[in-house]
Amino acid sequence: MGAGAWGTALAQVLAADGTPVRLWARDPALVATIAAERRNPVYLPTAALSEAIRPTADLDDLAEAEMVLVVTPAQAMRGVLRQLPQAGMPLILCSKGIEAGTMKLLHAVAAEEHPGSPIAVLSGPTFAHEVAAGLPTAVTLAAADRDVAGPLARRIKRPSLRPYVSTDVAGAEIGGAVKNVLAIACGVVEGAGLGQNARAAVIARGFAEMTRFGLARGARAETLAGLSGLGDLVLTCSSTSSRNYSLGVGLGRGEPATALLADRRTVAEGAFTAPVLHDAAAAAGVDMPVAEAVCRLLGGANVGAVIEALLSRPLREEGI
Ligand SMILES: NC(=O)C1=CN([C@@H]2O[C@H](COP(=O)(O)OP(=O)(O)OC[C@H]3O[C@@H](n4cnc5c(N)ncnc54)[C@H](OP(=O)(O)O)[C@@H]3O)[C@@H](O)[C@H]2O)C=CC1
Ligand SMILES: O=C(CO)COP(=O)(O)O
Repeated sequence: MGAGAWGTALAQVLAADGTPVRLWARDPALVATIAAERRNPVYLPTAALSEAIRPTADLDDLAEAEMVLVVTPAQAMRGVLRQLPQAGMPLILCSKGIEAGTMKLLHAVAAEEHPGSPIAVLSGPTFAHEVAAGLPTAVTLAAADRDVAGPLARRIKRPSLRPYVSTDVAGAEIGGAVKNVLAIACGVVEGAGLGQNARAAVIARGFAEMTRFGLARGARAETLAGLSGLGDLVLTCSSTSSRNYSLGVGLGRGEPATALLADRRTVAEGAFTAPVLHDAAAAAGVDMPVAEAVCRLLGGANVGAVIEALLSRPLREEGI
């Protein structure tokens, strides 16, 4: 569900061995193009798509699915799930974010919308174009019940896609959501020309923030230090292939957030997660200065002033 870069790449890797996959997009014109050209020219132009992928614009076509991978932008997930037939099939959530307004993690959103469905989360360091190209990738596949996660992991594993099973759903989700905000911060470091020491500092102190917040929301430390947390943080904090990082580069150069966001069709989830994270961290009594700085920049604050404020905070002991 969702034929952006990630949904298309997941369809491609799962269909590579001939497994039939329905790929749902809300835009019938894009569905027609994918069917005709065997390519997704808007979101994943480089991949020649498998014949086993059958695109559709009709959510009813998913009613018979063995499982549904949900890959819409995080803020769109509830609305789309509401339209999906209640067929009780497992839902694997692949989006990264926290719902605005409710501050709920996406597994909680899915459980409210589909109370009869087993729910799992797939998250990790996974640039879509690499997954679609069949490059080796490892992910966390988390479900509260190991008897749900284990069979799903075995069903989606492929020669190039290696899922690691976890029962820490909150941990898997929080890593993916928070790293997007931190990737923006690392992009700012590059855009503002602050150097590689600063980037390493943001990654390390950002990881401390992710851990503080995660522990406060019931995540396990080892999950945050795993593929879906630290692994994804390292990936997206060091590459312009990351949309969040690229957004940060623009912010660091002093370009206005409104213009940067208006210019892009693809989603940079960190821009939506940052304000929610700000509120959720405040509600949990957790200090997140790097995430807070990203929020201020997205709100139009001056880059130099935000960096100076970060660096002039009172000294503290290292650690979580
Ligand atoms: N790209 C990646 O490498 C990875 C992405 N993710 C996560 O996956 C999720 C999706 O990202 P990605 O595929 O890259 O995003 P893209 O920007 O590539 O595509 C977004 C997709 O979502 C659709 N969409 C937008 N708004 C809505 C809506 N309100 N209802 C239904 N569909 C909508 C778009 O359709 P339309 O064209 O009609 O607007 C498009 O198909 C995000 O949460 C992201 O963080 C996770 C891992 C890797
Ligand atoms: O989540 C991702 C890789 O794991 C993709 O990162 P971006 O959304 O920043 O491109």
